[in-house]
Amino acid sequence: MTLVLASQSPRRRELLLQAGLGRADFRFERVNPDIDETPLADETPEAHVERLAREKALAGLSLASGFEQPVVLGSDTIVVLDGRILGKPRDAEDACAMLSALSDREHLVMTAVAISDGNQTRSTVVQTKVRFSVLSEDDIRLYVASGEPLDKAGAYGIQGMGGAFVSAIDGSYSAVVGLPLVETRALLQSFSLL
Ligand SMILES: Cc1cn([C@H]2C[C@H](O)[C@@H](COP(=O)(O)OP(=O)(O)OP(=O)(O)O)O2)c(=O)[nH]c1=O
Repeated sequence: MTLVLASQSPRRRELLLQAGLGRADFRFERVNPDIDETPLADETPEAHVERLAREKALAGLSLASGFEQPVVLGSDTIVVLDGRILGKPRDAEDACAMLSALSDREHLVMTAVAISDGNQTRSTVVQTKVRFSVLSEDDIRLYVASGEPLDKAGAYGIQGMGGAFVSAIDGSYSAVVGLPLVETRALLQSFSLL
């Protein structure tokens, strides 16, 4: 079997390697970047993030036919504030609006991980509570100018400068960064990949 990571996120790759979850025949493949990440009508945030992780795993499977017995992992992360999904910001202005909404509030980070071997797809959603300190307009402007928020759900990275805005976290740190390691390990074990 070959484990294929269907992700363009360097963070997911690093998290897998850091946790020693790869094997000697571990390969990386890129998922089809054309996946439409628009929520469906009436879709809950939890159902949305799980659907996207499963779609990424299945899109990755179609790219992985060159590998021996591919098993593909896809993942998706969203920030949820008052039931509203905050994905990756469209631009700097959108990033500023997201950060100002998150200031002095608690939000949920939902990360789904899905693994598929073509016969079955198994997935799970991990929810983590994150509390932000008060951010001034200057804090937000300088942070957005650093570029760090632009490719991240909710417009921040807890593993980077954004970590200085987080006053409390209740749940999985690795899930906030993009891949819940305990749950990923359990899914890999269920496919006999560990
Ligand atoms: C909240 C938060 C998100 N993020 C990142 C994780 C995800 O990479 C990103 C959310 O976008 P995703 O669409 O989940 O992932 P991606 O487009 O980066 O990668 P791929 O679909 O190819 O796997 O936000 C952080 O790095 N730190 C954080 O604190």
